[in-house]
Amino acid sequence: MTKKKHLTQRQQQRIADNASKKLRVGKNKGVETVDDASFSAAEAGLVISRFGQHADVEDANGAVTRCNMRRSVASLVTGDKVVWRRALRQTGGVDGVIDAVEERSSVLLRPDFYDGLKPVAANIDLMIIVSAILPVLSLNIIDRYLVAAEITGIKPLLVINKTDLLSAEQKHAVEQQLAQYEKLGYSFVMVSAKSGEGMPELLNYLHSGTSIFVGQSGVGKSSLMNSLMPGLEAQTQEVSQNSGLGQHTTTVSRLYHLPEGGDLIDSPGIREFALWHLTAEEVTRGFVEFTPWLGRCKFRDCKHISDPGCAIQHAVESGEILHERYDSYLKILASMAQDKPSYL
Ligand SMILES: Nc1nc2c(ncn2[C@@H]2O[C@H](COP(=O)(O)OP(=O)(O)OP(=O)(O)O)[C@@H](O)[C@H]2O)c(=O)[nH]1
Ligand SMILES: [Zn+2]
Repeated sequence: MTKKKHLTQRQQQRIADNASKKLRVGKNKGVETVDDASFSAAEAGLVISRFGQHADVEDANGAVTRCNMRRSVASLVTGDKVVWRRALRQTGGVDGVIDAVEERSSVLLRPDFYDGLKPVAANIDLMIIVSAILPVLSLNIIDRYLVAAEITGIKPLLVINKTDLLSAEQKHAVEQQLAQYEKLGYSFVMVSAKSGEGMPELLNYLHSGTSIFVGQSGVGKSSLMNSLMPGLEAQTQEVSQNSGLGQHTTTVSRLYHLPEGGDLIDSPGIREFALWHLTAEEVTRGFVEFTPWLGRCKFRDCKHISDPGCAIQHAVESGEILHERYDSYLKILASMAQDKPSYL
């Protein structure tokens, strides 16, 4: 198994400090009794997967231990960096306890019917936005994910899958459309999970950091991941068998190490992740090319829709902002106004 990243000493100290702080709070409130004698010294770990009240934590050597969580750990997801301890005696298949979670560099949230917004994965460096061209390439959906990437601070990469289904002319037309995104600073890769075309180029983006595949159902996310990690399906099955949690495991997020380096989070629920929880102001910020014009509208509360003296609309008219992107912006705002997930 590939070696995982280590926390720096300073990071470890910080989380250990937070952990003891949190434990003290817990004690004072009488929330839980901390039985330190039952556990080894605190160490840094990486959450590979979370199942209900349990999580699988990987240590610095790549070994995975199933842990309970202190009640003071309010939120824990795949990709979280934690401070944990090994149990000195095994109890019911659980071999450790998670004391504290390090501050996240990024987090992906999804709307949950019962819980409102729910984090699903943390510390992601690259959001791989997968689209397929047939029947049509939806630039509007790409724009929605790009807004999400901008707002979460995760670098996006546009991946167009199923190039094997395209004629040379069709491919060229798509490349021209995507060249517009390149001008905005977004890279793209054309691939085929089926023929293998473009896969080495895609792999180059995955070598460092943690990546996640997002995109609508059927665009080929699973096919791409399986082609990058031939053992993925087998590993997924292994998890279901070991955990004994039945059907739940199939919807659980999980972190994998790529053979060539870099980590991949597979999160089946992530395609539902949408923009409906964003404010109009955040959507505006999510369109990077609007930035130079913001603050230049006649009215301070300009919605950039049909307001007079709007600098954004002016930039669209003069060709400095693409019509297509502005239309996408309007569409996203309109779908949000209906108070429903924008992917519906
Ligand atoms: N022709 C062609 N078909 C592909 C390619 N990649 C995936 N497919 C097919 O597209 C369909 C959907 O692929 P999946 O990998 O299941 O798509 P997904 O994005 O994971 O879908 P969900 O699991 O529903 O989110 C399957 O029938 C695949 O065989 C490709 O590069 N070329
Ligand atoms: Zn405006």
